[in-house]
Amino acid sequence: MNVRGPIVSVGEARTVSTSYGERDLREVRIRPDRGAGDPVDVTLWGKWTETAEQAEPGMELLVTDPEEDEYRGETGYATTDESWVVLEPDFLVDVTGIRSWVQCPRMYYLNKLSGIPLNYPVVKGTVVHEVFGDLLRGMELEESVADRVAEAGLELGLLGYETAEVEDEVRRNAAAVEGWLAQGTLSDEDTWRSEFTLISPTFGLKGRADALRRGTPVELKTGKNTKREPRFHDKVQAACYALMLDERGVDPDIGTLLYTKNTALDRNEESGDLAPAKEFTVGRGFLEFVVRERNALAAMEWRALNDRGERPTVPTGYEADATCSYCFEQDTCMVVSGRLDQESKAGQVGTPVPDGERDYFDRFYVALEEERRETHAEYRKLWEQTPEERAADDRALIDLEPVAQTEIDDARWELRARKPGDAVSKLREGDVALASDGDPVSGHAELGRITELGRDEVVVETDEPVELRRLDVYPSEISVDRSLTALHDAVLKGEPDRKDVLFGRREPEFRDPGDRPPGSPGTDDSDAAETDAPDAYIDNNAAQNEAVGLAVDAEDLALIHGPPGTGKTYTIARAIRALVAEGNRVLLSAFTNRAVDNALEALREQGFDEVLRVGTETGVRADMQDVRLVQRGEPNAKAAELRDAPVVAATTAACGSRVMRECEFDVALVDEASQLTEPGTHAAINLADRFVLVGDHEQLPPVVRAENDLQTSLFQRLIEAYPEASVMLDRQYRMSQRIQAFASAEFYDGALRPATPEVAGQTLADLGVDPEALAPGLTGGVGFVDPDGERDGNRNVREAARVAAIVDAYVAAGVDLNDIGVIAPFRAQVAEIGRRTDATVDTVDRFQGSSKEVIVVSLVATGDLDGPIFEDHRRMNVALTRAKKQLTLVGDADALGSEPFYARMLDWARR
Ligand SMILES: Nc1ncnc2c1ncn2[C@@H]1O[C@H](COP(=O)(O)OP(=O)(O)OP(=O)(O)O)[C@@H](O)[C@H]1O
Repeated sequence: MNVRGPIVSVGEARTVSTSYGERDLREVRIRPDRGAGDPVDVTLWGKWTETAEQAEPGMELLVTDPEEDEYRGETGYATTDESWVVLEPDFLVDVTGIRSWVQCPRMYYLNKLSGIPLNYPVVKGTVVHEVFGDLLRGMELEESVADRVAEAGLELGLLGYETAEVEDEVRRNAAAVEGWLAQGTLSDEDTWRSEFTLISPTFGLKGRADALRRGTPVELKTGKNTKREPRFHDKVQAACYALMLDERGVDPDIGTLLYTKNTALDRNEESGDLAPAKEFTVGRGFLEFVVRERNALAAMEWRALNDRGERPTVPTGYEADATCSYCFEQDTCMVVSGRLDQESKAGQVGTPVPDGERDYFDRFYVALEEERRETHAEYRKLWEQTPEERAADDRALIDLEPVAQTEIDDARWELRARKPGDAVSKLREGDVALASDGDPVSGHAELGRITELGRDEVVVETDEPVELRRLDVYPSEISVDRSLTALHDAVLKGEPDRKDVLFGRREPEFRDPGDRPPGSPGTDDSDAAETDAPDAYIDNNAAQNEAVGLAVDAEDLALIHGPPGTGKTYTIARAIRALVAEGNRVLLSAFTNRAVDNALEALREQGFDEVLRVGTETGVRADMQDVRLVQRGEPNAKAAELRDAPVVAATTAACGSRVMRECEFDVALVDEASQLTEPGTHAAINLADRFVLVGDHEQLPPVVRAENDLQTSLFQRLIEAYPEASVMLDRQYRMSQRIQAFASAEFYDGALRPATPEVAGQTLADLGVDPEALAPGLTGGVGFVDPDGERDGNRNVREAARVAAIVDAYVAAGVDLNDIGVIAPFRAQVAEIGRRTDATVDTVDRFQGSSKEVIVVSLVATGDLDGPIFEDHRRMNVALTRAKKQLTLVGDADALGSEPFYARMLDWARR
């Protein structure tokens, strides 16, 4: 039994005499049942009073196995010897976070801000860990070392290391592992698991244990330790895994730390205990200590958001008794403290950034931490929802039937399972997901990448085999982590000149077009007739030409506003060529892989091929694999490939990686910038001297879970602040006149026009279709059909059937099935329609950036307008601007008539 609820009040600390002697206690009043129950007192005894000290009204408290007592007619609870006391159990702390917190709470904070840098110990550590996993899986040492070092080729090259020296060092480290594995104590009965993903709902912990041996945690450390005991913070880490295993019913009594450098030490020079493996007893007292530390961390994070006063609470270092002068992070600590004017035990150096920047930093720090909490709420659904609820919520594929487990190269596994035919979810090919035997929290689960997701089968690649019965969306915090780092880099490390513009202290500046290098468009004046500079970068579209000019002349930034189909991609490609021609090294980035690859395709079409694509094999489109940077290889060659490429292309998420953070560019050109948060945009533009953002703030905004400043893109903020630094592309190459009219009037002040008469006048007849063969409402460019359906939850079955019938009618009339797209606001409706047609059916968000000859939109709503597509008119803008020749809306006229915007839309569709 547990008692749990938000804290109402925290009593004073008291000491009482008991039959065990003097004991401390502290009473905490909570409202059980998540705040719904009547308040009860929970007495925390002994050392748990330290957790009570951290507690504040509003925080959530969980006490397991309490004793129930009756006092003056009121039921109360008290901790027992078996109890665990957990503050804010919903806040999932990463095990590595607790490890650094125990060293020094401020180090935990600094690690959050600065991310994992590219340095040799980090890269070597990763390689040794990989080799460790290989050895556990039975691979031969030499083969594994050669393979894993080659895999790290790019990173090693950037750090200036040669293969042979690294192999040598890794081999010596791995020898420790091998020797230990070969010890007589290990028999065939020793059950081994490498890389074990653990999540703990009770303790609010998550992490990946390096290995489990007979159910006990083993952690690998690539450093040395010549003492007999493992290092304290290493023990803390192993103890965290022990706690999580304990929750699963395993009771690990020992933990093992493997210090691989010990075997590489020179025995003549080093004294002490050189044995690499150090075991320790995982006692109850130590585990309780770890839980209390986790509680202190969670309490600090709670205060940062809920009780922050003028500025969010961050650790100062005074919380612990660590000595700053021994700390590797002392310098960073002082710089961060100095720049942000934070109190810190290490002291401060440097001048604080201006108030406006500090406020900005605080605001986004809090916004990102709020986003982290929303991500934790996603994790929680893994155990709070039943499998059926999760499937209904599109977050899992359940009832999978394992078909095959095949060991593929480099000791990875390919898991294949049959899936129920009509199962849908948010999962997509290329996603990292949680593959499990049916229970992702207490059963066997592995993180893996989805390599195939067909109608009937799903294929996942993992490090270890699992009976694939369920596949869950795995909510990753990586985007929050990388955004924090990008924010830190932008504010603390950013050039003052750049920040003057970002923070409104100076207008962006542009070079005079006349000062462009000789031979460039726009430099050819009358008395320099000998130069034969062309008149324009793009000679058939004035706005596009102006946009390219703005991009090449920008001394700080340029903003290209591109409504649907206006040739953003075409313009980007032209701008990149012009920038490279002037000798610039360019970073091409975008929110999605698709947009990055589209821009590369446009560059190719314009005859430019000197590009390097950074991304994972599954993320990059097949036709761009030939320019993809493969990380494996000879270090120098790999590093040169990245350093020398005139154009490097990567998603903004990839720009936050430790490899990309090492790169420098003259110009960053970022597409889909209106879908990026401010920190998400910084991740790309931090890497360059100047930047060009391309987007449309009248289409989809950034996708975030929390409702805060992250919802407005940097693109939007800058275009509102500096309209003169922007150009709007006003000729569209996609829609007929009739289709574009509504969007143009509603979203672009009527400024959007068809680029050519052909674009304006296109009709279904151009596809060889006889409009007479189609019912009225399905022709004429734009049409509306009311099927008299009934919304039921997020679907409308009757409407779905009608949409499928409409698709059939277009096909019967001669439209190619591939030329038809169906858009619905909810995935449930997408599934409902998908069951009835082979046409592409998807949500608005998935359709942004693409187009079809014919689009049918299923609006689902009846009675009133409710749902994401209606809340934000920008979503509707996207839905209405995907069609080239025919757009057919299917919905309930009464519901649409109930809101002025939709009433206007209805009038237009029926005209
Ligand atoms: N100046 C131009 N001259 C001729 N064709 C052009 C020009 N600009 C764009 N196009 C063509 O118009 C079409 C749409 O252009 P593009 O794909 O660049 O649009 P986009 O704005 O990126 O679209 P989306 O709204 O989907 O992002 C393409 O086929 C492209 O080749």
